[in-house]
Amino acid sequence: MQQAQQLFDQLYQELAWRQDDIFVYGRQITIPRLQAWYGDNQQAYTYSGLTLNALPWTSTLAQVKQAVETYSGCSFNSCLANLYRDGNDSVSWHSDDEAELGINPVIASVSLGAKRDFQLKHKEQNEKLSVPLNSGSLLLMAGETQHYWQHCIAKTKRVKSPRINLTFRQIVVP
Ligand SMILES: O=C(O)CCC(=O)C(=O)O
Ligand SMILES: [Fe+2]
Repeated sequence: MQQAQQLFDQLYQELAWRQDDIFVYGRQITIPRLQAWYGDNQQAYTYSGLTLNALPWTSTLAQVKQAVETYSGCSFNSCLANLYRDGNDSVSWHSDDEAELGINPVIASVSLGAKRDFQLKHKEQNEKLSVPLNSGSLLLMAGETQHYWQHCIAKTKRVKSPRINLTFRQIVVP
């Protein structure tokens, strides 16, 4: 998809990618991907002892946000961007259940670049799903998804090229 490739190139250049460390059980861990946090009003977003202050929307991000809002019928005031440089980069099992996202958050996830598998596992039942996220795809998580399911992007030796993921969110607790 040509438009997706163009978007990938723009965001790769334009976003303020950073390599951060987080603290998990008192241990310092380098996050295995690059990230950037954008949103309205310099909102702060905290997880695992790391606080990111939102940067103002770039014009490209603002355009994607508009398209995602039109498509989903939901509005978003922030976006966590992830850059997986290759198959070595990953995000481990988690739910997007931070208090600032509210009870049943809608999270809109745009994927660009390398195809990666988005895995889901139920917290109580022995149920697992794998959704291939192609370049240009939009995945919506809504309702009680975060209560019952965890998700991850596992490391893989097969992927040698980068992927950008944009997760649009609505921060409700300041
Ligand atoms: O890269 C993805 O598709 C998932 C990212 C994610 O789960 C997150 O940023 O919370
Ligand atoms: Fe997530």
